[in-house]
Amino acid sequence: LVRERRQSKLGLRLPEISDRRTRFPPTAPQQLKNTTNASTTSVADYETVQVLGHGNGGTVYKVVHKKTSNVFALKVVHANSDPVMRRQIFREMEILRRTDSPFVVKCHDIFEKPGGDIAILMEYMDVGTLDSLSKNTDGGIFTEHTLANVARQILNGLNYLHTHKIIHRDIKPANLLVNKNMDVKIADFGVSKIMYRTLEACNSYVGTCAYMSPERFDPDSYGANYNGYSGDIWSLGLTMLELYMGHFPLLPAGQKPDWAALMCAICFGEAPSLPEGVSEEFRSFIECCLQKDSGKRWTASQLLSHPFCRQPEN
Ligand SMILES: Nc1ncnc2c1ncn2[C@@H]1O[C@H](COP(=O)(O)OP(=O)(O)OP(=O)(O)O)[C@@H](O)[C@H]1O
Repeated sequence: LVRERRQSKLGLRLPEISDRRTRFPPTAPQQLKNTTNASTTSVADYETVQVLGHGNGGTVYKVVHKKTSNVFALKVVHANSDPVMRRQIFREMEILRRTDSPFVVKCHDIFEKPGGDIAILMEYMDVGTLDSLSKNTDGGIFTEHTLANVARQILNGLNYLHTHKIIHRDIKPANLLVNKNMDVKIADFGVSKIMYRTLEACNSYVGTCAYMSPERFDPDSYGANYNGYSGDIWSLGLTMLELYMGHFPLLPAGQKPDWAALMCAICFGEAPSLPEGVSEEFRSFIECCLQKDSGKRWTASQLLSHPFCRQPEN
């Protein structure tokens, strides 16, 4: 089950996952009350418009605030059904409550129900994820110029998170939300970690294994003093490459990403070859992100000064 979860969002979902996934009828949010702040709002103040998507532990709805007609996304998780889900949603709630950045999806409210359901009211990102955008447009919109804008925004988000000692641990196209202005925001903090102590060890084996850095498979060989921040940079590099190439870059297009193939490709494989015609700036940016030795990888703040990110926005 753990392996199946890690391999989700590769476009190769194992069929049983959707069968096991808890589904919430569109009426479910109506039962929830806000128990987290002094306001008297409840989920009953919002009308469900449509289902936006399903995660492993719940469902995300598009909702409209009845009085103001403002649109939001409402993520509802049945948190008492599974201790793992419960831990994930509480971690996500804690991080969303702490963060306030234009590059991280904004949480407006959290509603809890004594029975265990939790609903997180978030800003609505009307285009969806970078993964769905890439698939719906056949990857064609991701020119280097667009990718530089995307990379800059994700790096600003990562720089914010890392400065606040938060490691995301699951950066991938399916966890990056987009709106019609091409604003890109980091979402889904279910496996993220807050580093309370500077030298705290970081459990390396969480998140989606396809986007995991070499040191997360093998900390001894690739990451002395592994602390996790640089793992997010590896995942960003792979995400950029995937958007540019239109398929997961470490395996031939169409190859089933089983764990052994991924581990070999990530730890022992050559760096993926970029197509002819790629600019030196983009090639160098990818190299700075995909250094196998985590100590040689650039930080988010360094990458923001990389020539690839410093090209003019328009
Ligand atoms: N704020 C939002 N605005 C618009 N759509 C959203 C928003 N948040 C989530 N979605 C949509 O809902 C889907 C499910 O999101 P959710 O965070 O529950 O799960 P996930 O990231 O897909 O999976 P998991 O949490 O299991 O890793 C997303 O893939 C996205 O399409």
